Amino acid sequence: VNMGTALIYDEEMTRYKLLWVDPACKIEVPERLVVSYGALVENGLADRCVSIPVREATDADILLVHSEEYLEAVKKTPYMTLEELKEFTLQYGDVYFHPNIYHCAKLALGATLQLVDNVMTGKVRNGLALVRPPGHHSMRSAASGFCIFNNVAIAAQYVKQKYGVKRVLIVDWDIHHGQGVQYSFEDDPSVLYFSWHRYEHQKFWPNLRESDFDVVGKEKGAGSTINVPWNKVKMQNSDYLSIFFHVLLPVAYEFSPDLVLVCAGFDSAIGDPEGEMCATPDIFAHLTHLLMNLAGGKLCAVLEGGYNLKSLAQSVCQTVHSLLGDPAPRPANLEGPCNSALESLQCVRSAHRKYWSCLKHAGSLKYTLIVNVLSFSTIRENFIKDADDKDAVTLSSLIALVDKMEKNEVVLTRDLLYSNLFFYISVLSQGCSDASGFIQAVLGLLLPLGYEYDPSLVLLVQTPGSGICDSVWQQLTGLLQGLAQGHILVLMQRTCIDPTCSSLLGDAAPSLGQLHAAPPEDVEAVENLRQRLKADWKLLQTTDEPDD
Ligand SMILES: NCCCNCCCCCS
Ligand SMILES: [Zn+2]
Repeated sequence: VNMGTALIYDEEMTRYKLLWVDPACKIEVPERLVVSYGALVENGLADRCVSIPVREATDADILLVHSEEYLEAVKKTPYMTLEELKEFTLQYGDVYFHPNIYHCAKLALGATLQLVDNVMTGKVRNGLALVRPPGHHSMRSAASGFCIFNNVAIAAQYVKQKYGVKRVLIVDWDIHHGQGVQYSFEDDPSVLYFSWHRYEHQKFWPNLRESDFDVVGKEKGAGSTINVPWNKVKMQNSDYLSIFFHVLLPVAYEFSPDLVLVCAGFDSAIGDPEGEMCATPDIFAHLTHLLMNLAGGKLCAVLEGGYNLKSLAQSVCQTVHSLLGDPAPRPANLEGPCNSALESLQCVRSAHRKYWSCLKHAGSLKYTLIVNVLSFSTIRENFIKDADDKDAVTLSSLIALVDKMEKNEVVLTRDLLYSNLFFYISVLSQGCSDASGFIQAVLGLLLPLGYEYDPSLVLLVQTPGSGICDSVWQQLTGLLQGLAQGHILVLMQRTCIDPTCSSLLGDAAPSLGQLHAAPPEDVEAVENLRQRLKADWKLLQTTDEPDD
């Protein structure tokens, strides 16, 4: 059942701004919230959300991450003169203070905690906190990068303490490295921090060595920090999706979080002066959708950066559309990751190979993933001779088609593809009852293929006796709704009706629990098929060696 999407916003958070000249800070303006909230209202999205009031964070909330000295110092800022504020600001980097910023920082944190409370108590399924000042750069005893209190880091500690949450996933899709979050959890295996960020071999702010791919966490936390450096600008949708398919999602499903927190910065979108990337706002509909079947759908997105007012507003709307369960727009002209992205992808995967079984490859072939791709014209010619309306592909003809297609195995190659085709997937598995192997096949093979095909319809067929359990089937049905604007047709046996219908109605799939290593033969099956197919399908690539 879908308990709805929370939207947490208060215009008080627009009431602070830069009071002096500082080129590094002039982009962080109140209008960021005004245009974001305004766009949600204009697009009728605000009305579809559950409006939850903000609250002021308490000292106890703040002290979950920050030191008493730091809090005491910040408490003095409302009473400072302009000169004293300037002086106080000098000790930190790329941040500014204002008489009202402490109040707004408490509201931003309070808004975040209201969101996690309402999600954790089941009042809503997911939500967005539209806040400023942002949080992911602030550290235990220092403000940084426009951030005063680390909203998301505090939220993670808060839910562990208040709700006994065992595992929290933090996805930081902001274009800057949230070093404040990383420092809070580097030795904590219960919080998995994922961040991609413009890096340019440490030449981009905050210019930290510890933002690189080989910094993976310390002691017990080894493996629970995932850093993906972008060493070039102009990264596109394909680059972002590749990292999700081949790094974040496999690890996230293996980790199986109880809650997903998103450092939702939109400076990673096209037009942003900081990121200088080329990913379009609609990609955030997909990034959100791809995370929504984790943690039983419990997802809290908290605004971080985003400095191009136009793309910020659009990206915020795309995110809320997905949170509300609206189908994501078809991802236009995906062309596969660029070499720089592939290099980062390869580096991150090898740095984490020893911590996450999903990133290993080994073993021998066990089950066959038969992927049949036929264009409507092929269908008409071969299977639907008698259809009176030549263009009608009726359900009965599809069922007839499916029966016939079960027999032939077609390894897809590019020349098979026409426009307006649909994507027929049948997973024939001799005894592949293993959720882990199957999910890794879905994430590392099926989704990249599907996104690159960009079909107009997905036909999902449950092969009799495929041994796929309900919750895995629901994950598959849920994830595939990111394709074809959610136009999915499922042909199945009676047994699977309920779980399938709940997924088609937009309910989040139940968590699969922590995934152990997939049987080597399953892994090899996917790996072999991926090797065979990746010459034709760029989104399947994970390294820049053509035949790695
Ligand atoms: N060109 C201005 C330099 C700004 N550097 C700090 C950026 C903080 C972003 C927070 S999401
Ligand atoms: Zn940022």
